[in-house]
Amino acid sequence: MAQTDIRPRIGIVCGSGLGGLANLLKDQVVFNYRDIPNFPQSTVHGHAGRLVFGTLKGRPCVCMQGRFHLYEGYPIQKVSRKMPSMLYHQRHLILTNAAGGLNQDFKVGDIMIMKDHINMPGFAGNNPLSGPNDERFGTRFPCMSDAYDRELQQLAMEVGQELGYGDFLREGVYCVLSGPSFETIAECRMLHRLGADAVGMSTVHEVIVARHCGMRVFALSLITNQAVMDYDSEEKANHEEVLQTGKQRSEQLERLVSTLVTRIEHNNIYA
Ligand SMILES: O=P(O)(O)O[C@H]1O[C@H](CO)[C@@H](O)[C@H]1O
Ligand SMILES: Nc1nc2[nH]cnc2c(=O)[nH]1
Repeated sequence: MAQTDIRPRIGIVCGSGLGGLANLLKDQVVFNYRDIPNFPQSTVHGHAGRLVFGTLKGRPCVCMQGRFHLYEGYPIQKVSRKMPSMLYHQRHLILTNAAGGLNQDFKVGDIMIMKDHINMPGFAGNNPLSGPNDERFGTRFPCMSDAYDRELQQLAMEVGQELGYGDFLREGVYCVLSGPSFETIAECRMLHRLGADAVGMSTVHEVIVARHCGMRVFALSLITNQAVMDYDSEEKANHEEVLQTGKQRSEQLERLVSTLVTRIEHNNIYA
């Protein structure tokens, strides 16, 4: 923080292939993760591994261009709690991810506003808040029924409609698995029956830690591929398709997030 005058009010985490958001920031001050002491490294293609301070349409922000995933071998606490402490000093956290579509009404390229999540690793005792609780950050037993800020969801829906994104803007439930293998057909069918609209390998741990600290959270999933639900299908999930869809939708996703950032301030929901 000593190396930049920017005091961000909004933190942004970029999903796979969605790092272009960070490039929108003006007056950038950039730190490579490899230059930050004791910081994990990004090992996944599509995650640059840079912490970018700057202004987005005049609003001071800090952007993680690259996140950490459980399958990279980091302990769950490192995946989420090691997110830079400055991110957690922000009032708002905006997260993006790439996800497979389970909801049969979703198409590749749809943008899903996350209204809730299913924390599958959590069912097996893998929760980022496991271990001693630091009361300076938050309570031992944080509530998660209000994890995704409803006011921000409503605002994003309005912004999306104004931008003409109504045809591909959705809302739904994201389910996190640990990865790195993609799902079997039976797993996709099960997750869909359990109420998940999209499946991925990230975001939820960051949300849990952010809510523990009392941040207001907004998250978007880009549906980069259709989860395979049918034994007759020839489709195979792969990371190249994920990155390719990210490229195709990046412009709209970036416009949605940057407009949302200006409206957060305009609508005075900084409080
Ligand atoms: O969730 P993000 O980081 O966007 O990445 C998603 O895309 C990768 C798989 O293609 C996995 O890492 C999955 O979690
Ligand atoms: N688990 C999982 N993560 C993804 N990230 C992007 N697409 C997918 C997917 O189909 N499954």
